[in-house]
Amino acid sequence: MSAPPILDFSPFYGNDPVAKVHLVQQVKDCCLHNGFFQIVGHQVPSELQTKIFDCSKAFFDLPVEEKSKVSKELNTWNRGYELLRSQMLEVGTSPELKEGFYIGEDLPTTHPYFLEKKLNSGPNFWPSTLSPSPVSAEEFKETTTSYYHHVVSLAKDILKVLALTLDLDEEWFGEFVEGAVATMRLLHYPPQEKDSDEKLSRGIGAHTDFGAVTLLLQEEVDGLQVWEKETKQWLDVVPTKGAYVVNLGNMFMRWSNDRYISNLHRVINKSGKERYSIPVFFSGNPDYTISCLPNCTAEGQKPKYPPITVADCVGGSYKESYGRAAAHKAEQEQKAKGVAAQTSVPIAV
Ligand SMILES: O=C(O)CCC(=O)C(=O)O
Ligand SMILES: [Fe+2]
Repeated sequence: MSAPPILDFSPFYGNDPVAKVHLVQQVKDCCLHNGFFQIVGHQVPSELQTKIFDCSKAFFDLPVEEKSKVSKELNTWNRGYELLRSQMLEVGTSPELKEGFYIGEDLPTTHPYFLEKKLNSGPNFWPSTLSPSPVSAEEFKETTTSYYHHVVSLAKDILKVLALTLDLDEEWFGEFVEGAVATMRLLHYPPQEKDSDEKLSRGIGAHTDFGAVTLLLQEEVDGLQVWEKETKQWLDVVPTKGAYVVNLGNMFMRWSNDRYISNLHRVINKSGKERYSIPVFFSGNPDYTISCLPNCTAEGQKPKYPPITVADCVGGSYKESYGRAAAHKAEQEQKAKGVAAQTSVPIAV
């Protein structure tokens, strides 16, 4: 297989049962293979996709002092601006050459998810100006919010198709998607230096995603690569205008008893151009308990994993990743003092 196949999702919205069965089979094959596929024929308006990239560029073009006014360091629920080189997902590489802006469902501080600190829920942080760009602060907020809701809705449709791939009722994930938490990141990857070390330079290091499904929109500049374990190669995911790259996260893999795959991917921007992308991570209802999905164990076999809430499963992955990042930092500090370094392990977002 080459890079994730591009599937036409429109039969999901149409009246042709044969075409829909074909789509379900294609999605199933991808889930079993490496958990990645791309879709066109969805219902996210292309003008909205264009508009959100205009907003994203307008924001990242701001001086760093302006962007830092909405820094995610100013809140504890992961909203707002993340500086260049803040993350390092692949131990043994350099801090990542990307900056981001986090948006989620705009929940008030009185909401139970906020009060109970569920999966970084809470109010969004908005820039007060995008001047000198023609995008107004209000337009930025409206466009990103509208886009977020369209993609969350598409994620729910994809979950309906995933239910069908497992021979379940289309509505099987209904309770799981009700009151779902999802996080969107506007991402900007500046080009890496021409002479930078291939082994060290990353836009985003090799990782797997944490939640149920991720829906990623890339602009025209490439750089995303997906791991192909059979051939031990990184495959380029060449951007297709308007297409979503969809991948399953670690929680879905666990939920399916490892039948479906959450696969490694990374970004290296060797294009010499600015790269923009927008992933939306769909986690689900934090209070929902996932226990091995039907049709995911062999006859007479027990599930590999005990039931767990979405909040504990996705939240646990976050804690683990921060723990490893902290451990790595400590290791670097030790190394600076002359102590030998440990081996490298890819970790997840
Ligand atoms: O920017 C991309 O193409 C990939 C981003 C990604 O993998 C992530 O944010 O988890
Ligand atoms: Fe990812």
